Amino acid sequence: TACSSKYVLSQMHPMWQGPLAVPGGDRQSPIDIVVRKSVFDSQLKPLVTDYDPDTCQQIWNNGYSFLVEYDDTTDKSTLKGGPLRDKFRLCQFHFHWGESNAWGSEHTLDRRLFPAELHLVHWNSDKYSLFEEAVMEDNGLAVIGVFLKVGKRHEGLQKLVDALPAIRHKDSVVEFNRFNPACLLPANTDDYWTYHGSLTTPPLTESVSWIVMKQHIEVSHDQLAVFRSLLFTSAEEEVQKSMVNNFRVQQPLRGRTVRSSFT
Ligand SMILES: CC[C@H](C)CCC(=O)Nc1ccc(S(N)(=O)=O)cc1
Ligand SMILES: [Zn+2]
Repeated sequence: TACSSKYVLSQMHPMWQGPLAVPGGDRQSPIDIVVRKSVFDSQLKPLVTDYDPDTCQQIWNNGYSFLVEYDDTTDKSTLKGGPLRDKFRLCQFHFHWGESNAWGSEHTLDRRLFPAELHLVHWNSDKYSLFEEAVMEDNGLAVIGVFLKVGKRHEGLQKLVDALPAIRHKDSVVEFNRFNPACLLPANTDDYWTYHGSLTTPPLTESVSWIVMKQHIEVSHDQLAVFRSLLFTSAEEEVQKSMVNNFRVQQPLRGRTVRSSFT
């Protein structure tokens, strides 16, 4: 699919911090969301997601995270509403996590770190015809961020967890069908923060309307442990490196306002 292109990696940064500063980058992500400084905006609407599980295609290890990819050649799995004026097409979702439950998320809430964070990546199909086009445009993308906490087992996630051993190494792919990512959203999707930011890995393009959910989801310790059993390295490489700590550090706010959909 259009969004299946690999992350553009600069060889200089094996670590997943990516370049600390992007030349002229004044809307980089992730950020720390200072809750009391967010501004309530009554114009913000509830999110409207309409995901078709039949558009789920494959799950693969891209050497940074694992991606579940959707067929984004038609408007079958879409996101609209929230802060968005246009309709956005789901192209993939992935996660970021730590080597321990003490950290792993990319965004933070008043400096609070979560063990992991889910990103559902969408592109503006009203304005563009390809993900690759949208990724270079102001507000070409919309990414929903959901914090994960360790607690009870997430039944919907288990199907995904069971597929991970088959994609342990970088560049491994397996067919993955009939997964509805709506099951990974929290019960309440009306309460969120939103701000203009960027991709959190290279090419770090400043084309993202971020929508960060206030309510987290819970996954079990064992489910998160399977994420950590993935490898950054391909089967050929001698030294195997565990896929952990694949998050970028928080970036300067640079005067941006974070709006909230709730008081
Ligand atoms: C021209 C295509 C270009 C290589 C981009 C490929 C891609 O999809 N990158 C991507 C997507 C989402 C995030 S995040 N972590 O949600 O901000 C980070 C990077
Ligand atoms: Zn991400």
